[in-house]
Amino acid sequence: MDPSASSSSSKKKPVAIITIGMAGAGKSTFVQRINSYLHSQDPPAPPYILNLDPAVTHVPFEANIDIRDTVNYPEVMKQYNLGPNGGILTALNLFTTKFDQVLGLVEKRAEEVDYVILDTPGQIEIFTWSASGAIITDAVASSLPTVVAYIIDTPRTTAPATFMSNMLYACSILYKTKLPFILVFNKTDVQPHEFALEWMHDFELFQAALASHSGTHDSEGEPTYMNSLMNSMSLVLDEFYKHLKAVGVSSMTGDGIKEFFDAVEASREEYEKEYLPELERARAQREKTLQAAKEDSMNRLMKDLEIDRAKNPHGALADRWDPENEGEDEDDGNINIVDRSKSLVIVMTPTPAGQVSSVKGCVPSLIIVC
Ligand SMILES: Nc1nc2c(ncn2[C@@H]2O[C@H](COP(=O)(O)OP(=O)(O)OP(=O)(O)O)[C@@H](O)[C@H]2O)c(=O)[nH]1
Repeated sequence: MDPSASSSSSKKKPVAIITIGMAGAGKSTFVQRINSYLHSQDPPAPPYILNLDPAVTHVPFEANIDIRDTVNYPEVMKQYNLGPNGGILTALNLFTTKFDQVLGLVEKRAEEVDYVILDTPGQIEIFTWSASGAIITDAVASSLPTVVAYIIDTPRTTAPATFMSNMLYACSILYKTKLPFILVFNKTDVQPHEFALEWMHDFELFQAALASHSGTHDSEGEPTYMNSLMNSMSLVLDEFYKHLKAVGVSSMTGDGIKEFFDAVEASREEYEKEYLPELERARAQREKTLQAAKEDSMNRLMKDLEIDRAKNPHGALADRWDPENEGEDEDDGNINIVDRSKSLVIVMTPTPAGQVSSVKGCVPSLIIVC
């Protein structure tokens, strides 16, 4: 399907594409490729792009929102005494505390764009166990139809063990986010991806590849522990593969990008049919629980007040709301994230080491006028 087709009078919501993948899999190159594909449509459909990698030195596309404008990554490493990986994770955690502002900006542009694309750091653990990954995916998915594009370095996945390890990561992200999921076998100009599709559709083929791979049998010809483990895992993953769409692309040549967008459109339907009703059910349940908790604490408060007033009628007279004092205590030390193309960007850096436990420990340290 032509991606620009969605720019009709009854404008559909844009689809958010969250690219996730191991370091070097080609996420940024892929984002640039889909960006240029969308620009080349008739009429051009430029996407809204977010760069969430604080450590990247060069991005091949022009990001509308760039985490590097907000969080000073080298400073975070220094202040928290962290290495590169911990620094990226902490920088993203800091940024996540302002993600409501990011979403506000994205929502403002929702009428004008068909796609919102997120490029993420190669630290895949962000999406398997860190809080910020879950906050980002949940926040985006509660506002827009969302799909995860899991980018795989195909030439580096030809060994059955590496393939399996990559699939396990993908599996844990799928079950954590529960979002429509596309496996994007990248770099097909170097290594076609058909072998991977065969392994996914027929686990016996995968087991045969595993058996013929060196190092899978011990000196007595018995399968090694790893071999047996992977054999069993391939049966488990068989179920997981049924929930996936897989496409082969070359971010270098542009091959397969149209098929990728076909998969994105199919994922939009999946989001609307499966994810959205589940999200609304969870929201309604949360609302109900919250309301019940509020009523319960209000009842208890009223009871306590009645007892207090009965015991201390003089104190009760002084217990009155004074409109004159309203708003005096408000602490509005806001740090704003803004669209790069619009005006002002404020950079957050932590206050001296040891004093920071949340974003309140951050102070605006640099103002850039774009
Ligand atoms: N041949 C070929 N090379 C590619 C392709 N896509 C990306 N590359 C190369 O793979 C390398 C890594 O690409 P990046 O886009 O930086 O990968 P990344 O996943 O964003 O990396 P991190 O930011 O470290 O997570 C670069 O040298 C790219 O030129 C492709 O489709 N074909």
